[in-house]
Amino acid sequence: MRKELVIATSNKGKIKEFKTLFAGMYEVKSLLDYPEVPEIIEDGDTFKANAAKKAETLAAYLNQNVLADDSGLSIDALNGEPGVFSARYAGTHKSDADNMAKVLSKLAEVPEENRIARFTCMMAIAEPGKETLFFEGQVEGIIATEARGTNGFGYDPIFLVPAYGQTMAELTSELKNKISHRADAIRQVKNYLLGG
Ligand SMILES: O=c1nc[nH]c2c1ncn2[C@H]1C[C@H](O)[C@@H](COP(=O)(O)OP(=O)(O)OP(=O)(O)O)O1
Ligand SMILES: [Mg+2]
Repeated sequence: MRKELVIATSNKGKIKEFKTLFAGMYEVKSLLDYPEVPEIIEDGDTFKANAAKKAETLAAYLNQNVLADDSGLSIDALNGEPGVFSARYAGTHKSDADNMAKVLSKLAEVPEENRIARFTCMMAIAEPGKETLFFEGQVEGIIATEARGTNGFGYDPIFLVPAYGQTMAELTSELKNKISHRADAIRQVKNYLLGG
C-alpha cells in the first residue's frame, strides 16, 4: 500500500501532473477528495504566502503533512503580471481562455524580443508543529502571438518554449513533466522527502 500524499489543490491539470510525477512513490490525494474543507482564500501578495496558506490550512484541518503549489505566469513587459493573480487575471471565475485573451491583448503591440515570461511553481510542505518548507521551480519562455496546442492547462497554449519552438501545450506531457516549473519544484521536493 503506497503512502498517501495530500496536496492542497483543486486544479485538475495540476493533479494530473502530480499523480504522474509522484507515481510509484505516493498515492496522491487533493482537495477534490476533501469536499468538506472550506475554500482557502488566496489573499497573499506572493506565491510563497499563498502556498504556505494552502498547505498550512489543510495540514491543520487534517492534522497531517500537506503539500501545496501556488504557481503562475509572470511577464516582464507587464511588470510581472499576472503573477499571483494568474488564476483570475480576467476576473473571478473567468476561464483559462479569458485569461490568455487578456494577456494577448495587453501584449498586442509588444515585439517578440520583449515577450519574455516565466512560470513559477512555489511548493510548500506544511508539517503540523514544524516550520513550513518551500521549494521553488521556474521555467522561462516567450509569450506567443496566438494560442497553440491542446495539452496541459492554464496558460500553456501561449507559453512558447524556445528550446523546442513549441508552446507548452504542443509538447507531450512527458516532455512538459521534464522541463516545467512544477517538475523542477517536485524534483527538489522528492529529494527532500527521500532524505536528500
Ligand atoms: O503548468 C502550468 N501551465 C499553465 N498555466 C499554469 C501552470 N501552472 C499554473 N498555471 C496558471 C494556471 C492558473 O491560472 C494559475 C495557478 O493559480 P493557482 O492559484 O496556483 O492554482 P489554481 O487556483 O488553479 O488551483 P489551486 O490554487 O487549488 O492549486 O497559474
Ligand atoms: Mg488558486
